[in-house]
Amino acid sequence: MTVLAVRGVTKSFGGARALTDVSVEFQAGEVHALMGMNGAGKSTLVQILSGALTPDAGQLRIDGHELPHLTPRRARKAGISTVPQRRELVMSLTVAENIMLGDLPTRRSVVRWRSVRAAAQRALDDLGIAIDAGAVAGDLTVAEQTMVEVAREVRRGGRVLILDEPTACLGPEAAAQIRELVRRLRDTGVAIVFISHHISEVLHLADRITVLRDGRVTWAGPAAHTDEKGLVRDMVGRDVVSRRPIRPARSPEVGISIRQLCDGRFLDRFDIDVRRGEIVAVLGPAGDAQSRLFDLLSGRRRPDSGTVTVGGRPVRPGRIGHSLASGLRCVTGDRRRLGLIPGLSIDENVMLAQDRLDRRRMHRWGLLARRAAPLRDGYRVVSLVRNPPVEQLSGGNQQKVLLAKWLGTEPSAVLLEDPTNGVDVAAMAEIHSLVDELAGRGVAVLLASSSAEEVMRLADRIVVVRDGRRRTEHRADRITRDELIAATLGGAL
Ligand SMILES: Nc1ncnc2c1ncn2[C@@H]1O[C@H](COP(=O)(O)OP(=O)(O)OP(=O)(O)O)[C@@H](O)[C@H]1O
Repeated sequence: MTVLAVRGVTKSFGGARALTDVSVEFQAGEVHALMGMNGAGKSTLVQILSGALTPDAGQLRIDGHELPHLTPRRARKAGISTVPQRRELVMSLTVAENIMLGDLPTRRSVVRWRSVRAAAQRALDDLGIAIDAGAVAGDLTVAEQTMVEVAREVRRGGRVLILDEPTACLGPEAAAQIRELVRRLRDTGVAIVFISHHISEVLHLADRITVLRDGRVTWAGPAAHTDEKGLVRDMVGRDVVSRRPIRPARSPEVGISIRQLCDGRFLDRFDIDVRRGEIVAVLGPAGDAQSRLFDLLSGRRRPDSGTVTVGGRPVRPGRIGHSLASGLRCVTGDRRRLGLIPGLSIDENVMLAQDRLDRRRMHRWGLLARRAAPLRDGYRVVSLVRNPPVEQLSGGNQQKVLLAKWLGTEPSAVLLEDPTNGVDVAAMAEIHSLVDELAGRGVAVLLASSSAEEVMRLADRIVVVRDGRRRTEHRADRITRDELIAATLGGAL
C-alpha cells in the first residue's frame, strides 16, 4: 500500500536544478533505498518530504491526500519523520527525556517523571532496543543514539521514517544492529526511506531502490532486479574500478611513531610505527580509539602519557601548532564540527590550511580562486553554483573539500579518520587513489577507519584495537575481510 507518493517534483537553487521531475512511491512495510552520487539530489528530496524545503513544482500525497504547503510540523503530523545524519539528541539529558521531549506527561503542571521513564522504556522495548531509558544520551554510542532517535520518531507516530545514512562511520557490528532495527520496523508496517552509499548493504536490506543522477531518476525497481554493477552504472553512468595498486617498496624510515600512548579508557599503552610510504590502519569495533587518536595527534588534546614522533622528532603533546609544524596533517572524521568553516566558501576552506596565505591575502579573491582551482579540480569538488558557502555542498563534496584542504599542503605524515565518510562510489575510488598516491610519494599514512572494506583496500598492515588496547596485527594481503571483522569483534581467527 502506498503511504507517501511524490509526483513530478522539481527544485532549483538560484537557477540551478537540484531535482527534475522526480516521481517515487513509498509503500508501508517496505525498505526503500535512495541511492546516487554526491550531489545527485537525495538530501534535497528528503528535505522536501520532511517539509524543510518547498518544491518549485510537483506534489506530495499521503494516503492519497495531497499535502500542499508542507512544513516540518505538518509533515510530522502526517507521520513523516526524519532521523538526520547529525544526531539531534540533547546529550546532557537522559534517553527517556529525549524520547519524551515535547510530550512530557504532567499532572497539575508537574511532570510525572516515573511515567516519562516508563513510557520511554516501553517505546524502546517495543522495538527490541536494549537501552536503559535512564542512561544519559551523551554516554551512548553513535549507533545507540540513532536507535533512540528512531524510537522517539516511531513513538510520535512516524509512519514514514527517513533514515539519512544511518550506518555511515559505524563499525560492522553497530551497522548490523541498525539494519536489524530497520528490518523490525519494516515488519511493523513502517515505510522506510533509507539513504546509504554502501551498495552491498542496500542490496541486502532494501526491498526497492530508486537511483538519482543529476537530480533525475535513472532507475527504480525491486532490489532483486538489480546488482552491484547495475547500480554503479545507474548512479555514475559508467563502471567504477578500485583496485589495490602494487606499491613500491616502503622506505625503512619511520614516518610516525607512537609509544605507550594512554588516554582515559580510550587508549591504553598504544604503540604503532608507520614507515614512510606505508599505509597502516587502526580498526576497532567502536570508533572511540580512532577519534581519540585524531584528538591526540592533532594536538587538540593532551594525552595522559606517551610520546609521538614524526620523522624522528618528538611532537609536543597538546599543541596544535607543534603538530602542524612537524609535517603531520590530521583529517578529522567529523567534518561538520571540526573540519570545515560554514559561511566560508569552498575556495576559502580549501586554502585555509595553506600557510603561505596570510589573512590579508585571503581577501584577494582572484588570487584565492586561482590557487584553489587546481585543488578543487584535483579533488573533483562539484557544486551547482560557483564557489558557494561550503555548507551548501552535498555531504560527499564537503568531504572532498576537507581532504583537499589538508592533503594539498604537502604533508610528510597524515592521519586520516574515515576519509570516505558519506562519499559516493566514484569519489571513493578517486579518494582511495589519492591516498595511494600519497603513500607513493613517501608520506606515512595512518588510517583510522570504521570500514573493514576500506581498510582491506588501502592498508598494508592493520592493527586491531579493542578497549583501547592493541590486540592483533595483520597484513592486508594475508587476511580476508570476514576474518578481519571476526578479529575486530574478538572472535577466533
Ligand atoms: N541550500 C542550497 N543552496 C544551494 N545549493 C544547494 C543547497 N542545497 C543543496 N544544494 C545543491 O543541490 C545539489 C543536490 O544536493 P543534495 O545535498 O541533495 O545531494 P545528495 O544526493 O544528498 O548528496 P550527498 O550524497 O553528497 O549527500 C548539490 O549540487 C548541492 O550543492
